[in-house]
Amino acid sequence: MPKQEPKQVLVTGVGGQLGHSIQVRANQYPQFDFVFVDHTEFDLAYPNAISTYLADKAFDYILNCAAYTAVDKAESELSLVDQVNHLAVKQLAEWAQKNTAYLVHISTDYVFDGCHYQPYTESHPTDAINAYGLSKLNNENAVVASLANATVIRTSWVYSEYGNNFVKTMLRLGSERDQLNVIFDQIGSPTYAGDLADAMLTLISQHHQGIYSHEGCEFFHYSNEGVCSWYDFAKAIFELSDIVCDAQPIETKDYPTPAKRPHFSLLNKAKIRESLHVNVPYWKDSLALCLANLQETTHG
Ligand SMILES: NC(=O)C1=CN([C@@H]2O[C@H](COP(=O)(O)OP(=O)(O)OC[C@H]3O[C@@H](n4cnc5c(N)ncnc54)[C@H](OP(=O)(O)O)[C@@H]3O)[C@@H](O)[C@H]2O)C=CC1
Ligand SMILES: Cc1cn([C@H]2C[C@H](O)[C@@H](COP(=O)(O)OP(=O)(O)O[C@H]3O[C@@H](C)C(=O)[C@@H](O)[C@H]3O)O2)c(=O)[nH]c1=O
Ligand SMILES: [Mg+2]
Repeated sequence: MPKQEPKQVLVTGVGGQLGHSIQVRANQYPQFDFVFVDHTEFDLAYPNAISTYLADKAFDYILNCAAYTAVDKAESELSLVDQVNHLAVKQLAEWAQKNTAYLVHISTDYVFDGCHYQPYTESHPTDAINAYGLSKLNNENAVVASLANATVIRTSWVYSEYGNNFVKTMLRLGSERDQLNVIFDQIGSPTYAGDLADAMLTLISQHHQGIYSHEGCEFFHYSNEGVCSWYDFAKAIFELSDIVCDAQPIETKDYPTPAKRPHFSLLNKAKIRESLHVNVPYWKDSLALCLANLQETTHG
């Protein structure tokens, strides 16, 4: 049998947590030729820049990891958020549909209102809780409407060794302060970006092999396994890093922010586990791994 040419994969947002986590794993996938683009090479704020960039390209897969993720700032930058998180994704999905490329797009727990009491399944009715969540909900709908062959993976509380995230904020604040107030009445599951990157790469590998296929757009939920509040998460970060900082549990009403956050954002991962047999590690195991990697880069 003739050797197949590697499939071309565009990965946006390589400067961010997820994009970078995919980049560090890319050499494990020789069946793919990856093109990684950051904000400067591929600016989702400019529709013309997107179409100019894509005009002469022949990607087989697009992993869209770029997004406007500043949740509080989003409340006052509505048109930029809509452009980057919604209209640009619509454009990518329409390009994918026209060029028979497969799109993998990432959405969020913030498309739900957080008032449910059982882990959200993919078919649960959406009701975005804030401006960022609404822009992600609009992009989900745009991906579906484009009729592109696509997967939307909703995830939550993403952290990694790279970029900005709750873990790195806690490591910094925990070393500066003796005491820190952290919300305990918002519960969900953290997601190590490395685990999500593995799941996405597994998905496109299985698609490439013909093991996984479907019509139109399919939704999945992916986060780490188990459940915690932000307070529990902070406590675990301090314990696993030997940081002496007294975390105090506080209620949402005592931590006012421009954007509303959900009280409950647990995602049910049964569908992705059963469809793709992906690994869904327990949140504390992945946290320990990420903290060890961070230690190694700081001291190694
Ligand atoms: N972080 C989280 O907790 C969660 C994230 N998600 C989703 O997961 C995906 C990955 O998130 P994550 O890696 O954490 O996000 P990051 O904020 O770490 O990375 C986002 C990337 O998008 C880039 N970006 C922002 N604006 C533009 C733009 N106008 N044009 C091109 N690139 C741009 C950023 O570049 P620069 O830094 O230069 O601005 C950054 O590299 C996103 O879709 C996000 O919405 C879902 C749930 C939770
Ligand atoms: C820094 C800090 C935060 N908090 C609270 C505020 C908030 O409710 C929670 C987490 O803070 P963050 O700023 O990380 O929250 P936020 O940026 O809203 O995190 C979200 O980002 C987007 C992109 C998503 O898609 C979501 O899944 C989620 O991860 O912790 C404290 O209680 N004490 C503190 O000292
Ligand atoms: Mg944030």
